[in-house]
Amino acid sequence: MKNAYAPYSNYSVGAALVTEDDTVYTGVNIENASYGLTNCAERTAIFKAVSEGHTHFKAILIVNGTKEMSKPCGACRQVMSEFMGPDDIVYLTNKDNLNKEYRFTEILPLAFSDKDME
Ligand SMILES: O=c1ccn([C@H]2C[C@H](O)[C@@H](CO)O2)c(=O)[nH]1
Ligand SMILES: [Zn+2]
Repeated sequence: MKNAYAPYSNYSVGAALVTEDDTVYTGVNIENASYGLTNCAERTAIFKAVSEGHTHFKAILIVNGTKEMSKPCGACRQVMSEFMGPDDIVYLTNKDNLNKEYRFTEILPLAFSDKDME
């Protein structure tokens, strides 16, 4: 989270995921003067992992520097659904390490997937 590049929102986010073979990848949010090009911390971690050959994650943790629990945006939930199963774990935390634990399907019920196109 200390490496977040968030000069526009001043809202720093960090993410850490664990792959099936217990490799950890971290990510931070990376903002842009053209706001829509911002990449969230979760997607940074996911894209780092996928680009190194990992496409199944058993858990992801998201942390931010406020007292409010982190909540991944809709775009990140959809990207997570590509690489996480319904029972994989999502830890949502805050600056005080409040740790709320969810199954993936709880944070994205009715996810659209490749199965919908068969
Ligand atoms: O779960 C979240 C929510 C927001 N952000 C980032 C995007 C942007 O840089 C800033 C404000 O939306 O926080 C994340 O990285 N992850
Ligand atoms: Zn997001």
